[in-house]
Amino acid sequence: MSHYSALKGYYHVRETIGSGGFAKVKLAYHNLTGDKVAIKIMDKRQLGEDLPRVRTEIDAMKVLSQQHICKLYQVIETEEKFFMILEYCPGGELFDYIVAKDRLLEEEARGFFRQIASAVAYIHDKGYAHRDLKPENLLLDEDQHLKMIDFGLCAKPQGGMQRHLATCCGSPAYAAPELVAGQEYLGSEADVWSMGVLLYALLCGFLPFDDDNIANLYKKIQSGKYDVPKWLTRESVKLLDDLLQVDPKKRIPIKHLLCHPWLLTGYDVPVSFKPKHKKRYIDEDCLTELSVFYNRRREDLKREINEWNYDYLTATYLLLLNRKHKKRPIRLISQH
Ligand SMILES: COc1cc(O)cc(Nc2ccc(C(=O)Nc3ccccc3)c(OCCC[NH3+])c2)c1
Repeated sequence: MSHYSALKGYYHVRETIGSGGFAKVKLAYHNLTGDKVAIKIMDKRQLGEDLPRVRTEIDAMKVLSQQHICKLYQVIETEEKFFMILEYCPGGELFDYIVAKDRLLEEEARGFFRQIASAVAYIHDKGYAHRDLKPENLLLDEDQHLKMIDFGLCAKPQGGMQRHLATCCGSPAYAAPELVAGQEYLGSEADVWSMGVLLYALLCGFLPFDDDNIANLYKKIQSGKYDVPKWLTRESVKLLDDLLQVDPKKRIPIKHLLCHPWLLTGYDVPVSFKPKHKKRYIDEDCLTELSVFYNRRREDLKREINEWNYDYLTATYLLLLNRKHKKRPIRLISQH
């Protein structure tokens, strides 16, 4: 196990829990709270031309703070590496959850889809589009709540969400017809299409558009035709039809989706996308624990926390806040 000196004294790094293209994710313990975190480690040399994506994602994660988005606690950049200290999501990928159950009943699919709609509506409201929505990018935390991850392909179009994007990206099976056709597209409309593919995967256990040959896959996506298995209810089929409209202008807008009859069934309240906790407001109890531990004036600490430098103080504050929200003791462990 190579020892990441940049983390020494702050985090106790354990095993690798995930590895993808140019990144690996390790389990770690935050020393002062003892809480578990996930650390995404990227080697700058291996990143090559993907390096700007990392900065895009880090900038996005510093803005995006909501209960259904995996939280960024700290960023450490050295000569050779980036370290993103992230919220620990031990429930694994939604993808694996669907595979294990074959497919989900409508009620369970609705519970997840409401959380996905909440996260997507929030990032769109903040002027971002995810552009790579798929079950692999939705993790479950210890309370079975969904957390959206991997904003490496997200876009914040200059001039707002009404400006078109051009770069083709994301995973083909979840990509919108206008995107695979190479046309200009709105990130928000493309995300809604991907949500349709996601909902189909939740309800059916397989993909609406699938083919080993990429050209055939694109033809199927652009045709907009997919099988409707007999177990789908009429209401589910109606929602899928609203989401999987080939013409992006006919696709249901995310704000209408939040109060769609299918999403309301059994809940009777529209999906809320507002963050549960205000970021600007510094919690007094966490501030007390920090000021005693560091022996520093509350006012100084409050000002420093409000700079949101995403340094160790940000991470420690956010982890204490996490504890408060989960009604766990707000305390730091002194390191001798
Ligand atoms: C904003 O959040 C992000 C951004 C990003 O680019 C990547 C990630 N990736 C993460 C975050 C957390 C975990 C995790 O906690 N996994 C885990 C923990 C305990 C047991 C099993 C898994 C993560 O896992 C990667 C492997 C998942 N199959 C990735 C978050």
